[in-house]
Amino acid sequence: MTPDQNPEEHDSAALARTGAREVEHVGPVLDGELIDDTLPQPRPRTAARPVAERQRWSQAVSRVWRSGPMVRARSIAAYRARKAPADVVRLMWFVLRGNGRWLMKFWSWATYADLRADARRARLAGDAEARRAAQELIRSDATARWAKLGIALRRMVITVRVAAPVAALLWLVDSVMDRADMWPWLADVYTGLDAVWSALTVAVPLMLVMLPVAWAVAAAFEGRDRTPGAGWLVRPNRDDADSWIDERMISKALAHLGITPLDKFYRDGGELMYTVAARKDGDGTFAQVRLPMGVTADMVAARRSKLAANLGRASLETWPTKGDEDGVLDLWIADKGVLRGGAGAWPLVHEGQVDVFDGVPFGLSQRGLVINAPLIGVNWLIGGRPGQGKSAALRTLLLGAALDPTAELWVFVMGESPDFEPFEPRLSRYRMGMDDSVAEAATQALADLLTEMERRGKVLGEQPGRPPKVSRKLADKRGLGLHPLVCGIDECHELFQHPKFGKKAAELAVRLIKRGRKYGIVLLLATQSPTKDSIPREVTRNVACGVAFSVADQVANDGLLGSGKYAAGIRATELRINTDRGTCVAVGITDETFELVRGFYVPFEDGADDVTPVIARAVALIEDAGRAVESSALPEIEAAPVADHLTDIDAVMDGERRVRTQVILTRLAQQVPGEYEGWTFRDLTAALSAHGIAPVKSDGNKVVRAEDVAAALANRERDRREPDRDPAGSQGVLPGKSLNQNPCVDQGQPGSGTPGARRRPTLESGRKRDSTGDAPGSLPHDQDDGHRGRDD
Ligand SMILES: Nc1ncnc2c1ncn2[C@@H]1O[C@H](COP(=O)(O)OP(=O)(O)OP(=O)(O)O)[C@@H](O)[C@H]1O
Repeated sequence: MTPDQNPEEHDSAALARTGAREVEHVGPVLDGELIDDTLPQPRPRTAARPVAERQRWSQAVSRVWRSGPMVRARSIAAYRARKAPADVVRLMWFVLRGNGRWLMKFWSWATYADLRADARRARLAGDAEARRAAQELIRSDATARWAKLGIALRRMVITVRVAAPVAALLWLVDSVMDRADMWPWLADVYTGLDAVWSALTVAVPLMLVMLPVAWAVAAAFEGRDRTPGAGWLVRPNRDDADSWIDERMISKALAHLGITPLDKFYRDGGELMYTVAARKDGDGTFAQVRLPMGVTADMVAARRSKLAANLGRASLETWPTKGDEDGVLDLWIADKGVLRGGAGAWPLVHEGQVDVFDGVPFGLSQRGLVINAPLIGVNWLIGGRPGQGKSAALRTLLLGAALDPTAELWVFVMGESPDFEPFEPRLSRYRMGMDDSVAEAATQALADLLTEMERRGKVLGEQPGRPPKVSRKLADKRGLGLHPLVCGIDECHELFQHPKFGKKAAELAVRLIKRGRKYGIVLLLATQSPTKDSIPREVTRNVACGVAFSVADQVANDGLLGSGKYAAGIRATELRINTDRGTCVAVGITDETFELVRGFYVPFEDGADDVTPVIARAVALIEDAGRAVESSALPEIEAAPVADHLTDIDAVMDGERRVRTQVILTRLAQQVPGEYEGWTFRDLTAALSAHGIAPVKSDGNKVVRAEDVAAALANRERDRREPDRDPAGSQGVLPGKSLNQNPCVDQGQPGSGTPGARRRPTLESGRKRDSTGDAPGSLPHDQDDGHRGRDD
């Protein structure tokens, strides 16, 4: 409205705009609202219900549409539609063959072909009696057949002779008489005849049309393949892109592997025995086959790619593995393409809490089930080629552990990588980098874990009923300090190959992995390089959970998953680099022999960061529980001492030049039973090899030479005194030192350990063999103090 316009003018202008006419109102003024139905009206509320109902219906329909049986039915229907032209040709061939078979049958019947064949066989066999009997049968059969024909003809003639005059008479009466003038019964006869005639006029043309169809169907049935049933209609075919798997297809695939005893078995008409018939198993099909004589599951596993090709699958989708026996093949074949899809979002990414005693969601198994990976009571070794998902997998496990407010987490990254940076607020120890101080901190962490393990052993032993291991109940008793303690080391090969700390770290890790399980202490190791040089053999042998992302060869495969796994068909070598990123082969994480896991991925790259919010939630969980981030470095935790194997071995050699390994083991067990009881030759050689010593043969016995031990002690001492010098290995062999020179082992090290942790007194110092301290091979008594000084 313009300022100079009065309201009345404005109203009439508005009326003119909407096209309404100005009218003068008479009568009562009613209060109401003008509704202009040319303008958009609000939807009536009642419409919401049908929409919701429609949505419900469409959801139900889409659920049914995507259900397993429906998918199978759709797949069959689509497959049959594609095959329709071939099916039509096949049916026509059946019709032709059916007619041919009928002709053959008629010919055999007409010519007594079977009886003639009998007579011929009897003649060839020289059986005159049988021949005569067959010929007699032909003759009598022929006589009977002609007689039957004669009788039938005669009956026909009689029928025609009787029926023809009756028909003629009826026609005559009908043509000369009107129905109304007939006797009622005669009129009824004619009405009945009329009805029969009308039925015939409809039925006969119909039959004339139907007869050829019925003939064709009957002929097709006669000419069908004689294999039972109409299974061919729903039988899978390798050429079909959506094909599923059944026993017939597996047998056919196995028949073309080129395994000689298997080929012979098939040639001799053998049929494979399926101890478990092909059945749907998660996102694939599982079958178990008892292989014939001379064939092992390993032989089939060795031809995996051929088997995959025969089944119309990718190698990665085909998993032939050894069953309970060598002669039993477990075969799992993935549905086409399912492994290409990732596992989806981590179930705990937005909400949820974890009890590490129940495990952590890790990924989807080949069966499409969520794997709750165990953490307590196991250690993990994760490996694979660079960039395939090791750190992401380690992160998932640690994220899970972080969501348990009782868990304490330590992380060491032996390289410059921000992969675990967001974890920092939730970590009790975190070091990342390439420098020596990180390796030292990680080694110290392993030593502290051992200390903690021994303390926990003592605490457990003092509990009523002496529980064998840490349980959730015990872990919840805060005063005991038995909470879960998870230590992750990424790129751990850098630590184990570290020139200065590598040997020590390896030795500590081995001991921890062997004995830490019961005490709620978990070691998670990730590496690019799972060779015997980069990861101690005892580590690969003793970890319970092995995870292999795409690896290059059998050595790496078996290094991560355990020896013999490659031969048994459990192969991460089949995982394609980059294409199968995030997918791994894992052993020990479920009761299955192996799992093909599509790992959950919690993004932390390229600006996407779902890790930080999870850690914020984890910290909030701890605060909500009225706790603080757990730390085993609490002052009240009194550390148990850590054994120094080299010094102990040196001590039990008692100054002898060479001592048999068996004698060393006996002496160690006698003198420090808590540490050495149960030690085997392998433990001893592992402890020695960590210092570059190998037992040698002398008079047919394995012995340890005192000079080797002394050299190793001297070497170690030098390493400690001159931390920046080049590794001993690059400096050649040290000149041998006499034991009398008495190297000051482990003396006066700078303190860097956990408060409260202290070294176990060495054997030598504990035994105080010689008060003067100068007996051959004896060690200074003050070394214990030296260690305490270092660690305190
Ligand atoms: N489970 C997964 N699902 C999908 N993508 C993944 C998954 N795991 C890893 N990736 C992808 O692979 C990339 C590399 O992952 P990650 O850093 O964990 O590999 P890595 O093996 O630790 O590599 P490196 O050896 O170089 O440290 C990630 O940035 C991510 O894009």
